[in-house]
Amino acid sequence: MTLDHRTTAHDDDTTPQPRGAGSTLLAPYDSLLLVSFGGPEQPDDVVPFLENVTRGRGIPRERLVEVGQHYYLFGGRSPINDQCRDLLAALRAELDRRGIDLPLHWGNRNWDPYLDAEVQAMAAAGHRRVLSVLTSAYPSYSSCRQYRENLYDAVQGTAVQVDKIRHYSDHPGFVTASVDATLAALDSLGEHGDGARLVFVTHSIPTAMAEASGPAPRSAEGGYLDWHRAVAAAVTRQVDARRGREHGHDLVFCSRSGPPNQPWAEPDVNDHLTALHATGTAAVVVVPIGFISDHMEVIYDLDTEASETAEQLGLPFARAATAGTHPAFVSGLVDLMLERAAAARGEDPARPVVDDGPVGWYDCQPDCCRNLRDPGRPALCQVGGPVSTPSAPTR
Ligand SMILES: CC1=C(CCC(=O)O)c2cc3nc(cc4[nH]c(cc5[nH]c(cc1n2)c(C)c5CCC(=O)O)c(CCC(=O)O)c4C)C(CCC(=O)O)=C3C
Ligand SMILES: [Fe+2]
Repeated sequence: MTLDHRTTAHDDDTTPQPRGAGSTLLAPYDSLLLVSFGGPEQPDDVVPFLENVTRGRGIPRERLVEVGQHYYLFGGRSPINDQCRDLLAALRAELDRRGIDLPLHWGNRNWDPYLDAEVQAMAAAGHRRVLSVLTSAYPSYSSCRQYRENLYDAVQGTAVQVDKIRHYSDHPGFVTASVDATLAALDSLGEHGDGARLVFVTHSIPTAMAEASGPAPRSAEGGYLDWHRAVAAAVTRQVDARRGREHGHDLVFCSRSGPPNQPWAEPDVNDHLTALHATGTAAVVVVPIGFISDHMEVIYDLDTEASETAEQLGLPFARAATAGTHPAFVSGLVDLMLERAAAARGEDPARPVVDDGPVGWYDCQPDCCRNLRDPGRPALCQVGGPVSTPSAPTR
């Protein structure tokens, strides 16, 4: 899917540069690609979508039936594709505002428009140097390497080269969006806001995957959790400063799947709300920092399930918005594109992060976010090129 820049309006409050004036800003790239997860758009899509997601991944049948119900509860339609369309339109407007007229494409891992078809179409249109943005901000196999493997598969038989922007969860744009959303959610709690605890939530992943995430040397918990803890602390610090008080905070998890005997990152958000209530917490703001928009995990696991848990407990609850198309997030993504392009030209651009947090890398180390099932599977955006992962899995 391509968005034509000529169909998108400019912002009113800024002076657009003349067409083409900024076109060289993203050199050497000739095109942009948003890479996302995909989701069903009607009831008949649900089962084939789930089959795409879970092929060869050992998810129990009962879990699939249960997750299918989450989708049917929302008419068999995930919000994720519409959110990608909104993000594409917002990115197009911001690129236009800066005079950048590179074509912007979109491809998904698990549903139409599929990544493979989109990359083939880009190759046919003559694109060779593609800069990609993943709709996932953090390092881990599921949130980074798996997409890079999909990109490797997608470029086969073409001359297309793909780079990506660095991981962006602690970029000022993403953090500003989370801070604004958290402040608004606290305000929505009225008198309960001051006593509210900030409960940051992300997608649970198997602990073995978490521990293998990020480049070596790794902390015991691994880069996926480290990066989330850095974002949670940074958002809390800014929220506290703005409100002139200290809100306690935690990092918890949603959307566990996999067999029960396989350890996944814990605690679960519902268990955690129960524990907080038992120890006297007066109210909670749930902040889904693990997702850039309101995916099914957000509207089901948080807005439906966790909010019901809170209601049963009598615990005042508000859910902070995801970054979505927050202007700071959108312009931050364009800044990250400009930064990546400068680096590709051999320049040494500034790489801003909040609070001295971890700085993302452009090309992953071969052993970063290892594929524990198929360690030899090639991936793009990797130091040394698309080569096999050398080290065998440790478990
Ligand atoms: C880290 C992470 C992200 C965040 C990074 C990113 O955004 O990529 C993410 C995103 C998403 N996950 C999604 C959906 C699903 N994920 C599943 C299964 C799994 N996710 C995992 C991890 C992640 N997933 C893992 C380790 C599994 C187990 C199977 C496996 O090892 O691969 C399953 C199978 C059923 C189930 O068990 O839930 C479904 C349906 C959707 C679409 C939502 C919508 O439709 O709005 C989105 C954005
Ligand atoms: Fe998932």
